[in-house]
Amino acid sequence: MSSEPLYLGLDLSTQQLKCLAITGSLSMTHEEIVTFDSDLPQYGTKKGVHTDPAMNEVTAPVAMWIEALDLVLGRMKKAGVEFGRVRGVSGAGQQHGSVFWGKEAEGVLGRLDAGRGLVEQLGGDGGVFTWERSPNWQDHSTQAQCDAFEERVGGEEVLAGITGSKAHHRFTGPQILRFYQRFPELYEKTSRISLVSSFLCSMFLGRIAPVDISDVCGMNLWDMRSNSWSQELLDLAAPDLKSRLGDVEVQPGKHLGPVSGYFVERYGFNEECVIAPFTGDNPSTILALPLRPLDAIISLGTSTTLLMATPTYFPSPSYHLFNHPTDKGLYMFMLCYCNGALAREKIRDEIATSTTTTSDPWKEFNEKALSTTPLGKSSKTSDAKLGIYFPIPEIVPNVRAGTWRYNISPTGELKKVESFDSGTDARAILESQALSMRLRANPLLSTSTPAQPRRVYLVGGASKNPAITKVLGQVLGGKEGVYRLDVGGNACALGAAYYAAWAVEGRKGKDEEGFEDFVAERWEEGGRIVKVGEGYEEGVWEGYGDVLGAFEEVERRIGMGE
Ligand SMILES: Nc1ncnc2c1ncn2[C@@H]1O[C@H](COP(=O)(O)OP(=O)(O)O)[C@@H](O)[C@H]1O
Ligand SMILES: O=C(CO)[C@@H](O)[C@H](O)COP(=O)(O)O
Repeated sequence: MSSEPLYLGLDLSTQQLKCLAITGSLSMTHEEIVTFDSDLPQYGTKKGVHTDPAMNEVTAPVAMWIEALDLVLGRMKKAGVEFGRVRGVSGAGQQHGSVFWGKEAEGVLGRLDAGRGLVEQLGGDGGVFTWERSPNWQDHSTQAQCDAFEERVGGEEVLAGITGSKAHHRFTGPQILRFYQRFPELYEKTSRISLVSSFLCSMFLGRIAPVDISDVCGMNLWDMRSNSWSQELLDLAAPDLKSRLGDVEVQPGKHLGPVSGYFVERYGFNEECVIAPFTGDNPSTILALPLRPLDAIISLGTSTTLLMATPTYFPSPSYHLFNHPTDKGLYMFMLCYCNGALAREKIRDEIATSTTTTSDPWKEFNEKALSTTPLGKSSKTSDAKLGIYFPIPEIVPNVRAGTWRYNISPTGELKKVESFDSGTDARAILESQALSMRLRANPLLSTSTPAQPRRVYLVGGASKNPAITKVLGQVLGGKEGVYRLDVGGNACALGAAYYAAWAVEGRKGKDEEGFEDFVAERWEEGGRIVKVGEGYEEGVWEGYGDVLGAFEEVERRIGMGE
């Protein structure tokens, strides 16, 4: 039996809770997944959430996440993970969501009975939450609150300068303001508020964990310039909010404390196992790869995000800047789309003609998308077909739900059309998602000539899809090509496990190693990433560049209500 130390990484994302174990040499040994809809059907979620379209509201039940934690650890144990070897745990949570703890929560967390499940002791009637729901990042119910945030400081540019982002519906500050306005009596009873990441960390710690230095940037409450709470924005959101939010852990990799006795007794964790900070799922994803300047990660989870690391703080209302989770001199650049996976699935199902069930539900969609001429090839000679598909209201740009199809003539005139053939729909949804990323990442990419990423790395559920891979490479380019993380594990949970390993092994004694050096020493490309596309295709990339202006104009018209 091996005594080699293990590190756990968790990812509490929209549809699943994932947990994996790695060794100190960063090799994965186990992975288990709990899928909320199918494994915990009693909560009645669809794709991990409850939706109230009339209110534009999207929430998730907190008790479901708690039950999922015991379930995933039980599965790890059954699969043979020796928790006694685990020296460090870190994790990640879907960003922006908040959890509202009542006054008795801290006490209950500190004396959990290992003979009973977590949900029995924390959730349900008589549980420790003042609100049993967590607002989800897909929620769009806070327009009035977003307006209040921007008005308070003098507009979206100013707010982006202070917090790294303009006001967004899903950001925790506007969400807390709405919670306070709707349920003032529940707010009064709330003693602490966690993010999803610090909530999950609290479970392992047995007390309420501090918020992480990167994930805190998804709240519209953190002043990036002084790296402290913005008192003005806290005061706007709700009374006495600072004490409810608690501390922010500004020291990356800090040992927050030993694992709670519950996990020692119930699962056999080592008493000395260290809990490191848990961050947001996007910041955690950038830890799964040794990112170089001009590398872009596209995370194809439920949301679609484009992530890059940059040393420069150059805020804009068009994108997000977050503190880097481990490197004090760096920022994470992010674009986040909510019409990602679910919008692609919707078009896939709408264009399906085949009634036979295949093992690959994407087969027909992919064949159609790949056999249709790229818009970037046709734009000079015939009408290029541009389609925008937002089954739910979008974040980037902030517009209502709808579908829009246009023909763009070679001279750039736009003509709205009612329908496309199914192959064009399949290709157009992938192209418009990629064009939007190209347009908005341009300020970062244009520091190189031509304005392309060095490498495009794909991670997340859809990263194995060849049509998505192909189109992203054609539109965005990628001087060294398009790669997929190929370690079998989920990138976000993997980034968290690397963080745990670094927090324990890389930060021993006086000679503390930076996270990047720690990973680079142990990380070899072979067997970890696989090249899945060439990226830049001469002529095609330029063709997509030619329609960027028309794409921007279409977005402007949609924003005006067309
Ligand atoms: N072969 C595929 N092609 C396209 N999309 C896929 C494929 N396999 C999975 N997906 C998408 O991946 C999504 C889930 O990705 P995942 O990274 O697990 O999400 P999350 O972390 O948000 O729970 C699903 O909604 C599904 O649409
Ligand atoms: O809102 C954002 C980022 O701002 C989303 O990216 C969430 O963090 C959810 O992520 P997934 O469940 O899709 O991974």
